[in-house]
Amino acid sequence: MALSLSSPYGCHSDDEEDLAVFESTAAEHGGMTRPRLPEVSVISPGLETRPTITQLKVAAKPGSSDEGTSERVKVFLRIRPLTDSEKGQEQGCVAIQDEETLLLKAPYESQNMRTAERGITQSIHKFSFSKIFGPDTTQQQIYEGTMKKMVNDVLKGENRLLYTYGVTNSGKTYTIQGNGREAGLLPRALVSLFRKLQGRLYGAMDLKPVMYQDVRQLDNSEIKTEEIRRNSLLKEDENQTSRRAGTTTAWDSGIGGLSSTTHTATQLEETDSVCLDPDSLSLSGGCDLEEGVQFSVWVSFYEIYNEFLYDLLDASPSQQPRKRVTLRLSDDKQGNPYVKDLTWIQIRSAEEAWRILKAGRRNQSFASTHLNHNSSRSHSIFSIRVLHVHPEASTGQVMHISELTVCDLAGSERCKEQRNGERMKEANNINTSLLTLGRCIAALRHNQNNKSRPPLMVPFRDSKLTRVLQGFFCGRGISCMVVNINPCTSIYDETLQALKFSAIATQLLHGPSTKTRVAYILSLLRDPAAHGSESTVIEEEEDESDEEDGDITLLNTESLLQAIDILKREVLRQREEKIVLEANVREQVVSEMMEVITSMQEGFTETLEAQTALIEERYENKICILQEHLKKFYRQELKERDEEIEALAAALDKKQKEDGVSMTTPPVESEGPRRSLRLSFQTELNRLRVELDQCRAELLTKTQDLVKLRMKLDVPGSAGALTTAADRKLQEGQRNLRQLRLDLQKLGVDLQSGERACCRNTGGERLRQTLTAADDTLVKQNQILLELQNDLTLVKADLRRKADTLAGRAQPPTTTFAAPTTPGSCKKKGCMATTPSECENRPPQKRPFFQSLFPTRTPSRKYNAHAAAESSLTPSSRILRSRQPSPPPSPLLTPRSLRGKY
Ligand SMILES: Nc1ncnc2c1ncn2[C@@H]1O[C@H](COP(=O)(O)OP(=O)(O)OP(=O)(O)O)[C@@H](O)[C@H]1O
Repeated sequence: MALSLSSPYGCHSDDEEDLAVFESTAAEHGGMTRPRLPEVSVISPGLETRPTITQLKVAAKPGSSDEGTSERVKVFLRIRPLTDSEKGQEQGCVAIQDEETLLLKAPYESQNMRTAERGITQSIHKFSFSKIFGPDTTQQQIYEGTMKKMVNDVLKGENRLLYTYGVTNSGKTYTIQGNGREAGLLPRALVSLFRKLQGRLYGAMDLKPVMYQDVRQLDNSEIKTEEIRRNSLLKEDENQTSRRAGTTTAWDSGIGGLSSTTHTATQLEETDSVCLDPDSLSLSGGCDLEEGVQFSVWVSFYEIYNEFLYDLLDASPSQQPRKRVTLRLSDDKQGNPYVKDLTWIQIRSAEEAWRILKAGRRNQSFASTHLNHNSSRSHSIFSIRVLHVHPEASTGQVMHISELTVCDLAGSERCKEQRNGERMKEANNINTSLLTLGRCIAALRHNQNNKSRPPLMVPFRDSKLTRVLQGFFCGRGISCMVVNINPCTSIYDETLQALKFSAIATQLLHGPSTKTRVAYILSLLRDPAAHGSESTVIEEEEDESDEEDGDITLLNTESLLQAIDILKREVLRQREEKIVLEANVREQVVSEMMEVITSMQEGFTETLEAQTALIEERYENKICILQEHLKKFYRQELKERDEEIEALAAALDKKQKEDGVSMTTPPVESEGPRRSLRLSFQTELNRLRVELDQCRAELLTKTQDLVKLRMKLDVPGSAGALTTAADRKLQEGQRNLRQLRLDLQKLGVDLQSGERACCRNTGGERLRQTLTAADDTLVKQNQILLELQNDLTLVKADLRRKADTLAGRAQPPTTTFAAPTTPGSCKKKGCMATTPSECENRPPQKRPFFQSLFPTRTPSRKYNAHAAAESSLTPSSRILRSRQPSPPPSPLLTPRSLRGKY
């Protein structure tokens, strides 16, 4: 699990301007079309205009246009000399061009060179810094270039932060603490501070800094406790110094009860022996302190180890390892973060401060890594709080608090190079917190450069380190960074990444200072009406900040309350403005979204239509192909059938011919019953055919009669309405007649087929089937005939009624009393004298023509009772019966039973 150091700021890849700050490695993809990279990646000032080649700005030059209203964060570079063991490993990969410009040349074995050879990145990089301190720089020179001014600022009431950043073993701790006579920045700052405060120290211990930047008045018992704690720490240092023969104290890391803290006597010996003699430190220069003010100095020392906070001054040391108490981070009422229950010790001299620091260092987490046998595995934070006290007040009034914080960050390194699990975990946590620091800086820079755009959220809360330092990045004070590098070629890639990280920090502007805020409040008080109407007020006031260089604590309560009121109103106004703005933005977003949705909908519709057309076309083609295939198939099939039929027909002809020949020959004895059966069928069929012809002839006659009758009944004009129903009935009758005719034809066909069946000498089963079909047809016909008969009866009744109506119309009124006519005359003319009931009860003697269709159904025919019984049988049944050797024994014999015999 190798966590690379390469992208501590990588989370803001969407920020275009941020990208400009880094090397353009991400943007330079592609193969043949990839533009040729410049040979050198220049990392230099260039916020105002986008450079043609990738540039990384490390610091604004003094006196540049940026300096003025807001100052850039200062980033210094310190290159440490190579140790004896490292000699010869430099290969000139780090070259100082001038005191602000550094040139890095990738050594042959580095990863950077490999990527450069593939054309992805450059092998030479140029960085600019506020100031570069080379390997020969003394601690004094670096102090004067970095920390000296900060000490003065703190005494003037400002807050300052100095932190070191770099790869492990690059000289961060050395820069801050130093060794031997080469005291680091912190001891020098302490010495300088107390030298400036000579005669101005507030000796009492009754005022103690608490929380974020508050002060608490201590009572006597608390003062006593504070005294004891302070003395014990100082005494502990004395004891440790006397025991410094090489013994070490192991402290539990708090994680899993295992000790991860290793104290190396050598290291402490070196730092212990830092010379704090003011003269030897050659600290010169005074500071104009506020008149009548005394200063109380307090220090705290804690570390962030594996994302846990440990108080390094919370010590009642013992020889036994014990579990360390973790500290919590809290927010005060204003939301400012502070370390809860952190130990603050009042100090009265640089010597005391140094001893406290040493005592704290013994609790710090060190370990031996492959690069540094005494590597800091935690971020250590040493804070000096200066209380500006007004001693004239009876209990002492704190007018102001200022702070100098020095943070020695743990060294970044490649996790994969850690062979120990605990070291790996430490490295991971170190890298994560440094990564968060990089993201915070990048977000801050983005927000500063894109004021018109919605601000990015700065992820201060993502790590403990960024949370405790948050105030220095948000206007509570000014921060400065010292980047330490080791010119050794073996860690070139890590060094390059560390320098890239520092490049983004230099793009930062300092947050608005407290002075600006005071000026702003004063402006509110001076002209409250003007405020809020114009958004430029703040900017104007910022310009005038020099004139308004005052302290907010000087204002009286009334003025402050008034300012608060104005600010509240301003907050409300701005909130309303924001709401309106939000509403507008939402509206715009919605309308744009609607447009997008509509265009998407249209697009989808078009796509759908196109797809539908495509699918239809495809399926049509498929259908055509299928049709073609089917046609081909059926054509082939029909052809085969035709051939088959032809073959059968030929075979049939041949057979018939043979049969014809055989018929001329005398019948064979064995064929006797079959031949007689065929003959009886033939006879019956002939008879049926004759009957059929008769039926047809009669049907024709009746149809003609019907037509005539209809013509007679056809009355003009108003009588037409009366005959409509009769017409309809007649039409129905005709339809039924047509159906009957069809049925008869079908019957004829059936009979023929029956005949053929007989002739072809087919099997009994086939004959039976044909007969069954004929039976069914005849049953149906019977039904149809019955229906027709009924219809005809109704038609007749209608006709009679019509005739009566016509007669009634034709007769004069006097005929009402006319003598009754003969039934025959009535029948012919449709006489009124004959009542409908009479007609129905006594129908005319003319035989209904449908009854004459089938003689078996006509009672007037000369059929006997046997024939009447036979009439209920179907023709096929009759045929079958006729084949019986004797007459049927009973009329109850059904065709089915007869058929069963065959
Ligand atoms: N400017 C310098 N002059 C001489 N020696 C130096 C200088 N800078 C660093 N060293 C030496 O280099 C070694 C490593 O330095 P130091 O422990 O300060 O590194 P570091 O960056 O703090 O490492 P880590 O992050 O692992 O704690 C020490 O032995 C130190 O004395």
